[in-house]
Amino acid sequence: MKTELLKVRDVARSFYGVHALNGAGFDVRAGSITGLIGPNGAGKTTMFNCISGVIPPESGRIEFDGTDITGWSPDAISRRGLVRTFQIARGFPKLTVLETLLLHGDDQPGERLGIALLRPGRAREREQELTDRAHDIARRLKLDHVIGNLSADLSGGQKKLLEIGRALMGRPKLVLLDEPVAGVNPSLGRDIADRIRELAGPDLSFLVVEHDMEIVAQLCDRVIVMAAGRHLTEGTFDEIMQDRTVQDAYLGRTA
Ligand SMILES: Nc1ncnc2c1ncn2[C@@H]1O[C@H](COP(=O)(O)OP(=O)(O)OP(=O)(O)O)[C@@H](O)[C@H]1O
Repeated sequence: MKTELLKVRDVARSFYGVHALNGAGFDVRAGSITGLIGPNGAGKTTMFNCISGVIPPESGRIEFDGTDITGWSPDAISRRGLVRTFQIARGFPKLTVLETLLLHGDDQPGERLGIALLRPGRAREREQELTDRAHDIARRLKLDHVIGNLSADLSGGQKKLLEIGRALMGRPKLVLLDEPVAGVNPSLGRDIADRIRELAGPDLSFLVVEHDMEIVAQLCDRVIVMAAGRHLTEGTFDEIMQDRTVQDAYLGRTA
């Protein structure tokens, strides 16, 4: 059975008269790795910003896991199980890989301090759970051998994986990946794509904005194409590559 984890309907958002999103909508199925592609300026980043709560849409509806999350704050959305990574991995403070992961393990800001003051025994259990989760995520991302290293000293590809690791610490159901292989060499890009494929499963889905079409082909079960702020078409990678409207959109020709 195909169940929709994310439903985006008629979302609109403009900036100073430019219609970045102009009634865009699509579904993301639970258990999938779905690509979101389109030429420059199609509205992909704005769509990620609207879904993750960074920018509220002017109109339309975004439903995640059966709940209307339209206009919710990024914190509220991530607590519900929808998180995002950023294209340019945000600066890592002077922390090790393990510490960086642990920093993103709290469900609520201040949660650990509250538990530590009220229930010290529970606080130790919680620390252990988080540490176990961080080690598990590091192992799955093949970062376990550098878990004690400073995050700032990691290679470009390892930093990209750590950015995904940070997102996973909150036990999300859906991760929005913003150009997960941008800036790394093709072989490392394929490795990162392999890691993402290994992570995906019935309880963890991905929506991926990526310009590298080889990676989209390797990674995505299904691909949604946006152009001029709207949903243009969708299908398997092979289907959309043969679609004339997609070729026209990339060449800047309007249908
Ligand atoms: N904060 C903003 N202020 C003004 N215009 C914006 C802003 N954000 C996006 N836009 C405009 O909205 C349109 C869609 O931009 P968006 O970044 O969402 O597209 P994109 O598909 O992610 O493009 P790219 O692939 O180049 O990253 C573009 O015309 C862009 O210039």
